[in-house]
Amino acid sequence: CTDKEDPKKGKEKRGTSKEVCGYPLSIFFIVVNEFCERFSYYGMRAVLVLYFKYFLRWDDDLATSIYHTFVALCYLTPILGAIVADSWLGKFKTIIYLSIVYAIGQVAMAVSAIHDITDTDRDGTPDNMTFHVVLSMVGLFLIALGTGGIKPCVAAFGGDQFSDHQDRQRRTFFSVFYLCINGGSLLSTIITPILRAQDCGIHSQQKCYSLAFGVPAALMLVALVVFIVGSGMYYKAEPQGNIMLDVCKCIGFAIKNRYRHRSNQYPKRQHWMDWAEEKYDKLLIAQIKMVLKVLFLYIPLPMFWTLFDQKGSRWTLQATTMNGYFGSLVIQPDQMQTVNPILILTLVPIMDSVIYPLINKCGLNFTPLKRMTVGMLLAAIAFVCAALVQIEIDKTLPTFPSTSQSQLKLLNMGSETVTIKMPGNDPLNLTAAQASNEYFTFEAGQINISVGHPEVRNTISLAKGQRQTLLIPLTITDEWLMTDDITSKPQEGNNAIRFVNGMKTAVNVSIPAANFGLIEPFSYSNYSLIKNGKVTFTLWSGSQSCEYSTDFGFGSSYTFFIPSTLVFGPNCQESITAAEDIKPNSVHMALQIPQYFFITAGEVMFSVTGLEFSYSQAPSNMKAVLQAGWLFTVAIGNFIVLIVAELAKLPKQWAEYVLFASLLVAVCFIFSIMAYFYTYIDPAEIEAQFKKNVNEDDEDNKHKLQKTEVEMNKRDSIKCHDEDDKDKQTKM
Ligand SMILES: CC(C)C[C@H](NC(=O)[C@@H](N)CC(C)C)C(=O)O
Repeated sequence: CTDKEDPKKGKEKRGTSKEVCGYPLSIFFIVVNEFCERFSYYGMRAVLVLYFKYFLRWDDDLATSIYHTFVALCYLTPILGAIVADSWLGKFKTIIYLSIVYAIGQVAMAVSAIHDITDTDRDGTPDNMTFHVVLSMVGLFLIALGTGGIKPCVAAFGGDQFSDHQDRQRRTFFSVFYLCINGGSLLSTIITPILRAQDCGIHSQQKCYSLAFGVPAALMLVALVVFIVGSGMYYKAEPQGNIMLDVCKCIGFAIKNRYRHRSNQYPKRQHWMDWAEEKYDKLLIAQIKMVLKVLFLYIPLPMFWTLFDQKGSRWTLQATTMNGYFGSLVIQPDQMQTVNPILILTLVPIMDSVIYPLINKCGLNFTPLKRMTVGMLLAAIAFVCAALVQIEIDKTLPTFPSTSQSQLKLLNMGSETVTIKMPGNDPLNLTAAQASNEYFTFEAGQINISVGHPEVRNTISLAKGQRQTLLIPLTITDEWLMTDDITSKPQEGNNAIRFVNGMKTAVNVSIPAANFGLIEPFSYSNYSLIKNGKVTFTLWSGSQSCEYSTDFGFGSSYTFFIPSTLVFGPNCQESITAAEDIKPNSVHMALQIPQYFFITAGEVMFSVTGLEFSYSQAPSNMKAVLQAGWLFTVAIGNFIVLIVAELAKLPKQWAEYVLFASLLVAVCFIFSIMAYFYTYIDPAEIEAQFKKNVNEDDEDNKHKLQKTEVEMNKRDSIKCHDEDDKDKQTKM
């Protein structure tokens, strides 16, 4: 765990690759391959939900569940890829074959998004939706198989290119590998949404999903070609038979044999796997022990991913309740997620070249497992930050009526000031064309209201849990109208807008993105959702028009009133009044930056280290399998999000963040204890010793095997307090 090379280790070079600055040239092809592959994956993923919703016309629920199923599948298939690589084809061939499957999947997605293929009536919408659905589902399945399948192989294959003495270079490789993942994903999540927004088509123009999927498909082909070009330079470790089958059989035999010898008359053995000795090679048993030790250590790890993966869900939802104006730049809620890869690109080099060396200089032995523990704590701090931000947001949210209450707003549609008397409130003076600033809260039911002088009294019914606006007519003796207002913040940072027409003629209101329709005299429109930014409404009454412009923030709701006195023409802007029913989001999105900073710093310490740890602690014939085990913790983490959120059902979002942070701290504590008892091994050294011993004569062989075994068992069971011990074993 130090940066120094181990002089005892062999200096033999792996593969035929030239070296550049001490690094095999072959890894250049591997990191470029990873960059292109991640571009392909994240680029396609960035527009997937929109494709489901707007191209396949699925509802939100179906779109999000298919999306999450796909993502989960991408982290389950690594097991398959790893087994194929380590037991059968080897990593090189597995990467080539599965990359072809992957590229076919991406091409299938691109083709499935060409609406012209089935648009026989040329109206711009596909006529045979089944074709598009089936093709895209086949495409997604192939992509999940490909991306998941190659993922553990590419990382392990990269690690294989380094000789045993190149520990430091291999660690740097895993950092650069991680930089490429994030560089590729950052670029593609910016580019593919832009491609999607273009219009394209042969017979009719539609949003260009085929291009948004086509470019990732092209990048996957580039990834494949780059990987093949490096072919002559790679070190290709041969698979050693059906290793996974042997492992399963060996474990099964050990369990059976242990059970058969459960009586006290049989002497105990150091490790339960030693019960396989009668039938299986000692080297295989030793290798299984190495893998099991690491897999056992992985048990608490999914909790980290549980928190990490909420960036894309809960944190994005949180951003929708915040203000995204950064000066003249407007950041959309889902764009905040790009802060993660941007920070990765800056934090990985800082950690590697400043923080870790500085910690080493201070004489602290910052071992991989210690880094991972600190990474978990940083993720927990990120969630505490998220909870604090949430508390600030909650303070600015409107108080909506409880289930037994009702809230009422008043809008004076007349041209003179009126005085309104309501039970439990002081008389309220409303000037012409004005609405009350606030909603008044009452117990639901009937209340008496009197308006004007001489007073006109009316009894109105207030609905439970509702917000309503009482429209007081121009002539107060006319019928009073009650509107139903929205009772929650508009979703996704949109603004809910409606118009009330106080004129004696119908008015049509429209903007390029929405049409409020024809609003009858003394009537009102439905709400329309509008994005943030400057919007110009065009009002038409007969042949007369009026343009009304205003700026919207995020998450507000307004009722615009067109008074009876409105004069159409250039000065109409001043006559229209706006009632703010729900204030725009006021807590700034920049407040999310600390939580992104902590989760990303945590990711660098946890994930980059874990990737390298999984490689360095795996026996030579199960490198990809252990990488898959590492990725499996990501899949489990995603499932835990669903389970905990469903079971906890906390009324306040900030409390859920605190719950997740506390769970991670608890898990981190358990992990640190497990890590304390973990002894770092050098699999290559142990394997070499076993192989050497097998070649010795029988007597000697027996003796040495016993010695090695005792040595290994000691490592398993005895806690060594000396961190710098001569055998270069390092404890946490
Ligand atoms: C689970 C991770 C090891 C997956 C890794 N993701 C990242 O590096 C993220 N920082 C990328 C970001 C765009 C979400 C990956 O291999 O994709």
